[in-house]
Amino acid sequence: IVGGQTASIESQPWIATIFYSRGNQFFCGGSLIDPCWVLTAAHCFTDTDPDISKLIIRLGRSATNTSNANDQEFRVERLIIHEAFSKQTRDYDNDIALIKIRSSSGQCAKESSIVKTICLPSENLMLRDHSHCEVSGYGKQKKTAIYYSRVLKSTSVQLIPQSTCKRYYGDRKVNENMLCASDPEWKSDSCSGDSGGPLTCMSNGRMVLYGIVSWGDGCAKEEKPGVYTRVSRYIPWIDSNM
Ligand SMILES: NC(=[NH2+])c1ccc2[nH]c(-c3ccc[nH]c3=O)nc2c1
Repeated sequence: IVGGQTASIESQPWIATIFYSRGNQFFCGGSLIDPCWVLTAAHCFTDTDPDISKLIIRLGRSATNTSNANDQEFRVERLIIHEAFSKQTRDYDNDIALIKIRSSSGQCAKESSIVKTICLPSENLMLRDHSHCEVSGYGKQKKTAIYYSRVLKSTSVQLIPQSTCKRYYGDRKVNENMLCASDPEWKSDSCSGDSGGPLTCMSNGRMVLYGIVSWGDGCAKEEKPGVYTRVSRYIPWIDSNM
């Protein structure tokens, strides 16, 4: 996250961290949508063959490099990458994946003050342009940074009109499966390492998972907003795969 502020895990209890077990390397965020299921981005798994035995999912962490007595650790029982996500075209369409988690004793997540699920939006929910939403993660604090933040951060961003986003990126790259959000001053944004993590917005008095951090040209770059997977388009896909 560029800009914004450090966040307590209590403020984002649904955020998940995904690590390679070799080297205990953090590489993507996610969101707990059910005690046994984490929703994340498909592009998190393109670089390597998704050998799920090499993945570790952790919940309840305020920093990726420090464990605490109450954080929870899981293996991946199943990884479901959207069948229409394509590595080749690299157009990030359908950038969504489901992870079924399972602890060494076969358990799913235990809800607590630092581990909670986030509500999914209703199918085809469309929030108004310029609505304020929040994006969080452990990713880079500057595009040029060498390392990820490690500490959890969050920042407020505004939803921007689809037509405006298409104008910024060119019609080809932004489609109806995506939504765009940015800081009107271009000072804060999600960034690499935040991928897969949550963009949450208030809808009818509830926080809902409206977007998944997907891509962007640079980070907090003028006229280059963050692009997020539009979760409300995938409710049937999520329901049929859980
Ligand atoms: N501007 C944004 N909101 C944004 C969000 C996610 C990103 N992920 C990346 C990225 C760049 C290079 C390698 N892997 C990445 O996830 N850049 C990103 C930029």
